[in-house]
Amino acid sequence: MQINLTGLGKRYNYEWIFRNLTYTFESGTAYAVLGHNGSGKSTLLTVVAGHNLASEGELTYSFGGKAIALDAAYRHLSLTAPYLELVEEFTLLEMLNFHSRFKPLRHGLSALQLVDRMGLQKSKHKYVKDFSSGMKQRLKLGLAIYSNSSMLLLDEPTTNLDQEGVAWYQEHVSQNRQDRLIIVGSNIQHEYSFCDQQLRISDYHTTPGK
Ligand SMILES: Nc1ncnc2c1ncn2[C@@H]1O[C@H](COP(=O)(O)OP(=O)(O)OP(=O)(O)O)[C@@H](O)[C@H]1O
Repeated sequence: MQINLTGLGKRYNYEWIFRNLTYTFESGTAYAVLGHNGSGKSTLLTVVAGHNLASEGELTYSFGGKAIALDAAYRHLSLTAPYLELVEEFTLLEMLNFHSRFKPLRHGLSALQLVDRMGLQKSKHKYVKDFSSGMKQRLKLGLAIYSNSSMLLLDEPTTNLDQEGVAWYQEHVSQNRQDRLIIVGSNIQHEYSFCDQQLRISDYHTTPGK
């Protein structure tokens, strides 16, 4: 998987969030998108995911040397972010079965095996709406990390996680990073310490340092 950004820019109304971003993301590498609150990390991740249109420049994806249409890229990616909602009316097992109908799990994992990996065995019949915020975050991460996708986009991945949850995230993302393209949007060291490359979003602000 390769993603090429050429002169990419995004603005909301009259405000440019980033501009002139030329960069290549490649499989087998983990990237950290760094910047202060409001600097544009989430915006860049949603543009890269194809959920948000760029205002200028070009974004292209390729897989095994073949171009992928922008509207087909979602099949190859998993995204987790604080603003994405789970289906609260499902129990945990129902949620996993529902999700895996659209996005199969890695290595042929079953829903029950994923429950085990997430350490949520006691809650498999509990409604998602009754999960604590940390349990919901672990579920979102489990779905993203263990989906069979070659591109993993993690926006603020340890939001609401305690120390044990952070250790769980670090262990599972490390075990499942091989051959994948990973992009972490963060300003917390323990979320992106495993990353090979860093991209500072402020380098692409129109007013330097903003
Ligand atoms: N839908 C939108 N319409 C208008 N402005 C927006 C929209 N979404 C984000 N913004 C603005 O874009 C800028 C970048 O926001 P973004 O959420 O990408 O930053 P961030 O670096 O992810 O911040 P944080 O660390 O707080 O999550 C902010 O000024 C924000 O107000």
